[in-house]
Amino acid sequence: MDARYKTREIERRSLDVDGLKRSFLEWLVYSVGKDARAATRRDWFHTVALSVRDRLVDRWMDTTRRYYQEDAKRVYYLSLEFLIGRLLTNSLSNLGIMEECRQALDRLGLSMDEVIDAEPDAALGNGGLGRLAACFLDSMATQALPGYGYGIRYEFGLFEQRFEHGWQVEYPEQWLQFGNPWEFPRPEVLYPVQFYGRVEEFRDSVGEKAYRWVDAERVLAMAYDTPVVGYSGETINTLRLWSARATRDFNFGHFNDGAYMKAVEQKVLSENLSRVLYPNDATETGKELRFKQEYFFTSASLQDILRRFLQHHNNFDDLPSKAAIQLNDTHPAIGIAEMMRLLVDQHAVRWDRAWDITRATFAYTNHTLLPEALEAWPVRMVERVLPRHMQIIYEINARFLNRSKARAAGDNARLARLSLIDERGDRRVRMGNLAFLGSHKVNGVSALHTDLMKQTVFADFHQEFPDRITNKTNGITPRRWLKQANPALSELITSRIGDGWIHDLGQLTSLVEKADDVVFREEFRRAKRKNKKRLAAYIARQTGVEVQVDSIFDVQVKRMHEYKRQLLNLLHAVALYNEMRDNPMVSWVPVTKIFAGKAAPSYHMAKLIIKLINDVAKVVNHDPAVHDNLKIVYLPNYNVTAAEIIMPAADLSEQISTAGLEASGTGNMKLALNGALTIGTLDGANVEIREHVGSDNIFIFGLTAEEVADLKAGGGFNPREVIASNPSLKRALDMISTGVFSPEDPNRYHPILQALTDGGDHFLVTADFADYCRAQEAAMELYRDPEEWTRKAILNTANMGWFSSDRTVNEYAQEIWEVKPVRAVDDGGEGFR
Ligand SMILES: [N-]=[N+]=N[C@]1([C@H](N)O)O[C@H](CO)[C@@H](O)[C@H](O)[C@H]1O
Repeated sequence: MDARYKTREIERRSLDVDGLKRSFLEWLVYSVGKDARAATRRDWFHTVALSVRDRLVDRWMDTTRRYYQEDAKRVYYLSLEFLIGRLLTNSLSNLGIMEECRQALDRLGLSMDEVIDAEPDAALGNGGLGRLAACFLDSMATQALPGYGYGIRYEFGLFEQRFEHGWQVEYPEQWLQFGNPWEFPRPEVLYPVQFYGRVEEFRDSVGEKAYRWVDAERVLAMAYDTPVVGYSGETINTLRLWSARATRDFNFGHFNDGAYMKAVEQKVLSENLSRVLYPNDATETGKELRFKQEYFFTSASLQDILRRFLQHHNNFDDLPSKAAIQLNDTHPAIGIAEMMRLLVDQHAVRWDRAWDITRATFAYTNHTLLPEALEAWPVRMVERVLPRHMQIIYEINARFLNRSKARAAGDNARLARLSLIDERGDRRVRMGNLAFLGSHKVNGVSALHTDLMKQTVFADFHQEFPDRITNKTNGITPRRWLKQANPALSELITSRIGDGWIHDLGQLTSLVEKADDVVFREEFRRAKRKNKKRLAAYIARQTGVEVQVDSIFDVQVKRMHEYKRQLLNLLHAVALYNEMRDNPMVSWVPVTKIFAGKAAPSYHMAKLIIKLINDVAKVVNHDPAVHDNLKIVYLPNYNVTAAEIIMPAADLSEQISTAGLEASGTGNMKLALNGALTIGTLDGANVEIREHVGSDNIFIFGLTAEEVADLKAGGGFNPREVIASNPSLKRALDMISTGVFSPEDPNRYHPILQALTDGGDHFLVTADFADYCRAQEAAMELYRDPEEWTRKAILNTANMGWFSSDRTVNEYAQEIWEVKPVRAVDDGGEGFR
């Protein structure tokens, strides 16, 4: 370390209470510009965040320097979504100064919880895919892997959800309104990104055909860097988010002509590229602006990656050994064509060599098999927006189909399926096929999902490239989802097995024997109860509904989507409601059904199901006949911070998707890790959760993925027959269809009933209803025996270690990225805590 900087550093890096307190006051006065008496909670949040930043910047620089010194191979995680949530608690906890900060604020007469609550969520994602990316960043830093995240710095994140008369209403989410203390603007890191224009062919210096992209419109991508603090703070990686800038902020010509709006038009249009996150989860938008967003961040990221590589290398054959680029779904798949353009057009690399380099550098993760989620952009639009890329895609396709012709042996249908171009209707570019072809490894996100990928969407490609598909079952970071979200349980665990579990979650298996320890069970219950009290208070604040802490907290929190079958859960609630009213003398297990999750604004069926849940809740929650034994609540604006309150408090975790449709799920892992028992289908990662926690400690029901496929293939399924043969289901549906829950609009739910009957019940809600009720009854019955329930809950927590995202990223690192940790040399001094 350069001695000139030593003194200033020591001053700033004090991690003790006094140093922190001094730092808070300094930042408040000199940066926030407020007197302590006048400061708002938000001012204090900015002050604390800036003070924490001081204590990580030098390690951040150490980390980056280390990577350069070691010329380390880096991982670049390209994702259109990073669902980060808040960063204050995470940074303090990973730096190990949570307590010191609490004391420092205490001495200033401030509540740490209030300061933490002043931070807005960075809601730069829709759901599982975006949160997975954030968990991976935490794990790569904690595992000292040189991992960079690349994405978009949306001005508006995922919308804020409010309920008006039980209907979802969306409001803009302005997370940057008061500034973001965690980001470092990098105005010098600026890349041009082109759109439209045309391609000119010419002969290069050796007379070879070459192409240049001309008359294109340009926008600039400017970088904003956010430090990613690994646990213990040894490694601090970088998340680089791009913001769109106009090449010219102001057109004086238009201004002088009095065309004032036109003068700034280009600026506004350019900046639209990073204006807002598209709010669709597992469904594609098909919008041109979305396609341009995908190219915008991908091009800027690849230009930045090549710039960093060329700083120390001049032979592109070395790129695959110095950079591993992971495509988080097909959203950055245009990157395959972009890398070819950069290598061939800008760096004159021969096609075949460029293709080998590209394929060896890229890998692709598929996150869903839902047909409506597989991106396929109209050829006409791609040709217009990215004319050179369309040429390159045609070239890639031609060479591939020539290669596959022999194997296809005249099977043109197969060649048509393999083609990057879907020739049916308005011709489309299949981004999944492009991503598959341009990658050396392709992975699914759970064992079942990966198998289904080989049997369905990528069956032909799997035959062409039998070694390319591999499984990487998702994971979650135990730092945010246990240590930070559930301090009560964390402290109990650490009191028994030490704190090694925080970065080695497998150590939780030492708790297995504790399941038979009555004292430990009591303490485990006490921790759960503390979390349930906190959630009950949160529910009262958010919805006005008072829930019983002793009731079973039956939780379904995830994006609203028909395949996730919140409707099945709701129909069970109505059936239970009827049973309770029919049998008032029975000593019922009190149940609190907790729903939360946003619907994509244009997904009308999902929004109708939200309204139905709220309508049913209104009736049930005010019906004295059930004596408060059943409460239904729908928490508004589900996000990362809400999840951190809900996950530790759940007793029962609803993972009830139609088997074969939920690629993995990650909420299922967070809930089980925090001691909830899962009720679910054999879908996604539920299958592996059962393998790890034991089939006695989970409630499985319903058709398997194979049975679903057979039922659909057989075509004999008739939901009306199923309904007619199940009185409690029929009664529940009749109540909904006759307006019992919507007297002011009895036909309101006709579309739902229609979909379940004449619509063929695509998601098999009626088919699984009876078995689901059986599983629910088994759960309720077990809940009557707190000792046995707690024993199973402990066995869930104890056996969830494998679902740490540390395990997942290490598997990627070994098998896909081929990168090694680059650890700091502990200088024994104040290198790191
Ligand atoms: N898009 N997408 N896919 C999902 C989620 N909706 O974000 O990715 C998640 C992360 O891989 C999966 O857990 C989940 O099953 C899958 O549906």
